[in-house]
Amino acid sequence: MSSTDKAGAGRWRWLSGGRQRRQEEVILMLLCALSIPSILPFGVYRLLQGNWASAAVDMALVAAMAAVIVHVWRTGRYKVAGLCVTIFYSAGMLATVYLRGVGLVYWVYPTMIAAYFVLRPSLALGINSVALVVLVTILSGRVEVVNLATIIVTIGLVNLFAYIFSYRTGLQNQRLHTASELDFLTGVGNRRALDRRLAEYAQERRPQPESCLLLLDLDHFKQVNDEYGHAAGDKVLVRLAEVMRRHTRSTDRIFRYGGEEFAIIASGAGLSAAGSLAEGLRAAVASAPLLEQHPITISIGLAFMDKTRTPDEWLAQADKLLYAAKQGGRNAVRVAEPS
Ligand SMILES: Nc1nc2c(ncn2[C@@H]2O[C@H](COP(=O)(O)OP(=O)(O)OP(=O)(O)O)[C@@H](O)[C@H]2O)c(=O)[nH]1
Repeated sequence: MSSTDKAGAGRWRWLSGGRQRRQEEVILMLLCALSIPSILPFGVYRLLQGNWASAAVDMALVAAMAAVIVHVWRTGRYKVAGLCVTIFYSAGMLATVYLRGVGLVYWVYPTMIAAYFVLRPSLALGINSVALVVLVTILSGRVEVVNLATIIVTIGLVNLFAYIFSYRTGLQNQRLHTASELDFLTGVGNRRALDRRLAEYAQERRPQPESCLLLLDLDHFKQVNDEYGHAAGDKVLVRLAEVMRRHTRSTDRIFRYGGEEFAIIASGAGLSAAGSLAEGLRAAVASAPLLEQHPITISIGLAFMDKTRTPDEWLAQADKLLYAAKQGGRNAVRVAEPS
């Protein structure tokens, strides 16, 4: 289940160690933390019995789980750790059945379900399928055929149900995430989506194509609302979003910043290319019939998304230039000076 949503992080604050953690981190640490008291008593029991091989498997699993908790706690990295935990679990479970026989096959079920908590469903299913093949190889000849068939069918069903549940939950999370970042009126990204995208761009360490931020504002929009009504104003906003979609490239991202203000991230465009884009957009809006018998224009402020500055500074600069475009008479574009 691979949602990256941080919602609900507040609920886990007591587990966070002072930082905001993703749900995946918390689930992985909880899974490992719960495994330790579940496995440790058996390890101790087998040690006391002098059953060294089984005890070694149990103790190795406990040590691995403790190491994963420390690693995730300190680094916040959970993807490779989740894969390792699943492989440790599967290997430990197979070794236990190999050493102690079919009586320990009950461990297979929780182990396989756990995989769906920490990995994406297809990966969990893949690893569990390999584990099932190994398990059948271990057990064939050691249990009756009908018992082996029962084990295969029940493990298959458990995996099928867990896969469907995990896949469906992932899909729902994705839909919710998408819906939470859309502006319901115009269908473009909302302010939350803009903030996330800007933060991602600012934090990305790998080289990225140079990009610009455009802030657009409808001119004298209050007048449109006052004269033609709010519904007509809404229609203008929807049509403006359509014009923006038509006059931007597929790599550009459009957002509604608030009210009658929009933002565009022009990806792979320097100041000059983004300036041409802004000018083309301004002209397209001025000539488009956004509202019958009433000319509609926009003003645009354009800032370069310079990595030495923060998203707030990009927004502030674009906003300042937008204000300058308004002050200069509207229906205009103001581009930042190249630094
Ligand atoms: N129809 C409609 N109007 C909105 C929406 N959000 C904000 N507005 C209106 O947008 C108008 C913004 O007015 P102002 O901030 O005075 O700006 P303006 O009239 O466009 O003037 P300038 O920006 O200076 O050119 C207000 O009348 C708001 O009610 C919306 O979702 N739908």
